[in-house]
Amino acid sequence: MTTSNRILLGVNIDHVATLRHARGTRYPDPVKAALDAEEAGADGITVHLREDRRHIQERDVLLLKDVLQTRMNFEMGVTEEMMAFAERIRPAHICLVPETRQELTTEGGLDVAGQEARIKAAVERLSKIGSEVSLFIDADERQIAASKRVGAPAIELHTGRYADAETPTEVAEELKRVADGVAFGLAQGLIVNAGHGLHYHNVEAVAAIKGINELNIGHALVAHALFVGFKSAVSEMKALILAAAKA
Ligand SMILES: CC(=O)[C@@H](O)[C@H](O)COP(=O)(O)O
Ligand SMILES: NCC(=O)COP(=O)(O)O
Repeated sequence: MTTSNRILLGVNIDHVATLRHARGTRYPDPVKAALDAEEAGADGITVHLREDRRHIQERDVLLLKDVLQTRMNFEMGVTEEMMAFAERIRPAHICLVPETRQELTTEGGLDVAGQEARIKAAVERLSKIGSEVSLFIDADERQIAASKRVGAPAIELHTGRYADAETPTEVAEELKRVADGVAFGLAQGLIVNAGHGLHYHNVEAVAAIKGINELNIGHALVAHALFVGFKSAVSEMKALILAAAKA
């Protein structure tokens, strides 16, 4: 996710695996989705190997490591099990995320400021394998400044609050929070990515924020793919974000 002069689309394929997991079948295969996404213009593939293995499995990550033409963004909790697995697969990018067993999805950002020593040690260890480490955090100056202090080159701002905002006022407030976070992160010299809960009707305003390097999008793509196919879902999203970023 090294800074580019155009906005990048990272396609998260977790929820292809959610559908597979619902029936314990071999299909749909997230690896096939990743290859289709790449053909349709994805700049990278994001997978979150959760501790409870509710969607992506080790097998998916190992196969992806061999077949991806772009690059893998491996999302993981800060646990010894995941650190050891990451050291084995050496993904191009690693995003450290908070994880709790019972959550429906990743509900907030990683509390970097509250556990600087632990996150710094993880960033140092994972940087040694050549991965670019990013921290999935709320758009909050305290967390962004802490991310810089622990030595992460990149952050991903959690856009869930923006996506969940209901009134126009709330939407505007949350969008401003994200835009301010992007500006603050860039001023700190960080690569700034964003994602979570973005879909075809809310993505443009985020893509239009100057300086965002990459948007990671998954759930909405998989949902739209049911109706138009995975390649079309990805290419439609890519066209939307490129147009919004240029405007
Ligand atoms: C960290 C993040 O935002 C994504 O990994 C997302 O969380 C994937 O979906 P689930 O949270 O539903 O596993
Ligand atoms: N890090 C966010 C991500 O990968 C995608 O989140 P979502 O679009 O599935 O909500």
